Amino acid sequence: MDKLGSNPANRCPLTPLGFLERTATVYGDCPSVVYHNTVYTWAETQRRCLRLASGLCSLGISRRDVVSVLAPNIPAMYEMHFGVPMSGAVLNTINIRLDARTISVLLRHSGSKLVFCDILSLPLLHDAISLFPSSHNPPQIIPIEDPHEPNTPTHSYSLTYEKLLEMGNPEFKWIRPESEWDPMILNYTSGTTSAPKGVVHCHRGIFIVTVDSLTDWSVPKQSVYLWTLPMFHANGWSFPWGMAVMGGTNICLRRVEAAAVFDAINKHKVTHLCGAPVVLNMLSNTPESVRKPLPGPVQVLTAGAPPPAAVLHRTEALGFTVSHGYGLTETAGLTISCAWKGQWNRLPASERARLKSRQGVRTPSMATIDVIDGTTGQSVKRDGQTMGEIVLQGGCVMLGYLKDEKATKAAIRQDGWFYTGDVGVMHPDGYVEIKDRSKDVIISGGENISSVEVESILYGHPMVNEAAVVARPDEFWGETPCAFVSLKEGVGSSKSPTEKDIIAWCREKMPHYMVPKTVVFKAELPKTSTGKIQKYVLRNQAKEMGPAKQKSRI
Ligand SMILES: Nc1ncnc2c1ncn2[C@@H]1O[C@H](COP(=O)(O)OP(=O)(O)OP(=O)(O)O)[C@@H](O)[C@H]1O
Repeated sequence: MDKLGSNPANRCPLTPLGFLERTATVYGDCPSVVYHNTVYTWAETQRRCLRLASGLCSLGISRRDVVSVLAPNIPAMYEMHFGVPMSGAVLNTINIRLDARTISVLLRHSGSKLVFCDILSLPLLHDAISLFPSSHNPPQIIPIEDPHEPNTPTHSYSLTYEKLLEMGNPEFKWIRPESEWDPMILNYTSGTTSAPKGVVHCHRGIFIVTVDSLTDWSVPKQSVYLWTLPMFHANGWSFPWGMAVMGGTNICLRRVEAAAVFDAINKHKVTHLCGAPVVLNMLSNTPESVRKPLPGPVQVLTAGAPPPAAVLHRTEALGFTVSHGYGLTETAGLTISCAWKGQWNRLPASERARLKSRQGVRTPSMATIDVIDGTTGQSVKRDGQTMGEIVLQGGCVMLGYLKDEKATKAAIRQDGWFYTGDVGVMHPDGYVEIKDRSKDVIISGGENISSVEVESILYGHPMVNEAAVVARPDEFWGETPCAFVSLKEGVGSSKSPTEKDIIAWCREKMPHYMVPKTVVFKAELPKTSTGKIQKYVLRNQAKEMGPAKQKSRI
């Protein structure tokens, strides 16, 4: 036994890039990517990705160079997930909703050599590049034209994405990683709590998270997958590679709007889609006149922010089957998921939604997860109440933050854990539930209040569209919960709930120390470019209101 181990036949680096070749063999004549009336087959997608890799090499791109892409969910964006790393380069997807200043910072920080840019984002990219200091060489720009978009801006670039593909060789021998630890992906975090950080993942990590996510969500072969989650957000939680494994069909959508989503589900008989809770909220609040009945079972995977039980309940009431997972850019996709048990289906709908809003247990390939006390480093009690930090260990944890050793050391510590910065509890049945991000916990009179818990009660109010709860300074309690609320469309001013009504709703349903002492109504809550509510903006607004006075005593 002692002499057995790795050998030349089993030592091949794990990489998701090989999925494409296999799928082109099995499903070569089946649809791979659909966008309006453009339909590619898996054989065509493989050739297009090889042409892209070969074209990049002919432009001088080599191993470990960073190649960026600024594009929505269009076919080229899908192809980048294979074609760019097949040239040996590291793929860096950039969020198209960022502002020019942030894009400029990310491009300079990543040292990007080349940027593929959707034709509609070209003016934004030009603004970003104009902010480069003269000492910094700008990356080469290659526009991606879109024949399906009317009124696109004109440009003077002679080399476009399609021309590069024409130049490329469809028989190209793609550049395999020398080691499975070779970098493959550079993703920036959403910037919800601080400036975005550059997360680097290797081929091995992406392989693991892809196979893990397919298994955990039980995705069958030849599923029809609607792209409602941006591929620029943590590579669409690994499903660009996942759909290739299963020979699925990728339905691309440039804009995620309720009518377009319901139309696409019907037209293409969609079976699967992913989205942050904000997308579920949009679907479940769509007026009946716009909604269409589902043509068959549709599986929805939600993650990225805590899904309030009321939103899960409303989405399932439309016929969707919702699964809930948790992950971070740092883990390349989902690492915790609310594994569902058959016997729970017999419970009342509201109880099912409450159980489903828990984040859950580790996905199969994660080594271990825990909730630990920040000072002792010991596991917290499994009582569903004692809060601690969620920590993880597993093969898809990032290599580290690009050019940021200090932040890498703070996140990946000597004790072997990756520290998520999320505060949660461990329930007696071994399921984890997030209570807050550590920066969002409200400390009132020495009690920790989970803003997520208060928000989930607010979402249950029939007239509340969105809710976020933050700390407001308080002369007596130190901090008290301050709720920012937007109301559903069509709620007339006569019917609109008042601050008093909202407070009364909360007082019926939660301990009084958790009840918001201030309620602010807003037409819309501020969001990050990935659709997460920007609590730090609201926290600043609550701070500017000044300390709540004596009346805030309970
Ligand atoms: N199912 C979920 N329930 C609750 N929160 C979730 C869930 N899934 C993800 N999250 C939150 O999203 C975070 C990961 O988000 P992401 O990697 O997009 O960047 P970010 O943390 O929002 O940005 P930044 O680190 O720059 O502030 C997690 O740490 C967690 O707070």
